[in-house]
Amino acid sequence: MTTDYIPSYLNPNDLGPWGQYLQQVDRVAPHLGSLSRWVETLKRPKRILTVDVPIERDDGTIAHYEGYRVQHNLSRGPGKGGVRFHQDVTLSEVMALSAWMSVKNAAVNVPYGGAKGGIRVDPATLSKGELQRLTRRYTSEISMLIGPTKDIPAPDVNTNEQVMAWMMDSYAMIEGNLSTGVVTGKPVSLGGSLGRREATGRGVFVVGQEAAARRGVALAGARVAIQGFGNVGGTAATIFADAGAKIVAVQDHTGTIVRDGGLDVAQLHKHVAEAGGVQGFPGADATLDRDAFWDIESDILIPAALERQITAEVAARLRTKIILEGANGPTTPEADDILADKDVLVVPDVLANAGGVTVSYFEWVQDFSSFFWTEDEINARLTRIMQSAFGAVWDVAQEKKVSLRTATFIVACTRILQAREVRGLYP
Ligand SMILES: NC(=O)C1=CN([C@@H]2O[C@H](COP(=O)(O)OP(=O)(O)OC[C@H]3O[C@@H](n4cnc5c(N)ncnc54)[C@H](OP(=O)(O)O)[C@@H]3O)[C@@H](O)[C@H]2O)C=CC1
Ligand SMILES: O=C(O)CCC(=O)C(=O)O
Repeated sequence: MTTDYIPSYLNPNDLGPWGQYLQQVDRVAPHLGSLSRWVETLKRPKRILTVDVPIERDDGTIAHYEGYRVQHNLSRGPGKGGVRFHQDVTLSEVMALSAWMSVKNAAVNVPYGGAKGGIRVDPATLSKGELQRLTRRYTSEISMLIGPTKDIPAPDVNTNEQVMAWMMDSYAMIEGNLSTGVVTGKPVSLGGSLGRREATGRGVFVVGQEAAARRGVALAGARVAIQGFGNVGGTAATIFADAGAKIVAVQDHTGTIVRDGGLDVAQLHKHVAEAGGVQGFPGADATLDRDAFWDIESDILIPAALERQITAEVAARLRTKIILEGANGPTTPEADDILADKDVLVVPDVLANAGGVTVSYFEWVQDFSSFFWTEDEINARLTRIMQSAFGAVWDVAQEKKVSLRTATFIVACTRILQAREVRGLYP
């Protein structure tokens, strides 16, 4: 890595996902022309808040959890990005996720900066009441940073519409007004948007159509393998299957299932709702070892779980044509290079999974105007934005002979740094 700046609060020997992001910035810097004098801005999060989140457990004991909200860059608008509840959340991870939000929001040109939050907790170990108390306490602890024109959280791994409803209500209690625009991804009955739940998976499908057309892959009959069967992976599976693709493999933390002729996705959703995971699905041909997932031959691979799944070792083994990054940060920079050598087309996270924040933007706009669009209107607008963002990135990639990831960073970082430059530095 060529970057000079290592934050004193991270382990210099293992920067984790933040190091992965810094390497991506280093690749874009030579393409930024006169704006490159501002590039250091992208390597320093604007604001980091670490909070202690204490709750009373159901058994009367007090438990403490570590929470974060990071605002990476606010040059183009208020902070925007999800909140993750996961036992492996770290500051490095939340920093990287917040930076990827800055890039993503600029790539699809929604008027936001980048932010992200998280709590280091395994929510499966909490009762519903404990989860609600944790969410409310966390919201209270970060309430000085968030707000409809300051920073707008949304769902991410292990958070959902219910968690957003609790966040909105806690913030409303502190502010003394309704403030629907403080979070997105809310239930539709509380000012949420039609289509938000499916938006990220739908966006993955739209860029998948664009990528497949350019690679000469027909979606009807295409072999699709998906890691993660939550909001993003589960929705993508449904939409790809509806388009005639065969979902030949799905992996979650409970197991890896395969069916050469294509899994019945509707039945799989029912099974996961009842059993809590894909393991034991009766409609599968076989269950594989975790690691064997990466050896399955596919036309399209969709990582839709967590970061750093596609390492150099995995990339060398992969037999696929197109990777659509539903997850944030699933591919390491070393793996990117190997995939480029193998001529695998990688549609990066900061483009491929931007459908979620795009419909979050629609939700925020609808909340401000108290006027709500139909689901067809939402989906049509989402499709237009994703197609147009993909087209712009594709053209830059062709012109500059760079990967789609670097091209997305060029488009997005140019927008961020132009805003930074025109605003100037001094208060
Ligand atoms: N929700 C959104 O709108 C957006 C999400 N993303 C990104 O998409 C990814 C998935 O998020 P989302 O779908 O919302 O999260 P969910 O919590 O809904 O689902 C996560 C899925 O990933 C699986 N998973 C977790 N760890 C592993 C693992 N080690 N191996 C295999 N599978 C695993 C989970 O399995 P299990 O249930 O068995 O633990 C679950 O199926 C994340 O990277 C997130 O940041 C990006 C943009 C927007
Ligand atoms: O919908 C949003 O505001 C953000 C979603 C998110 O966290 C992401 O795109 O990674």
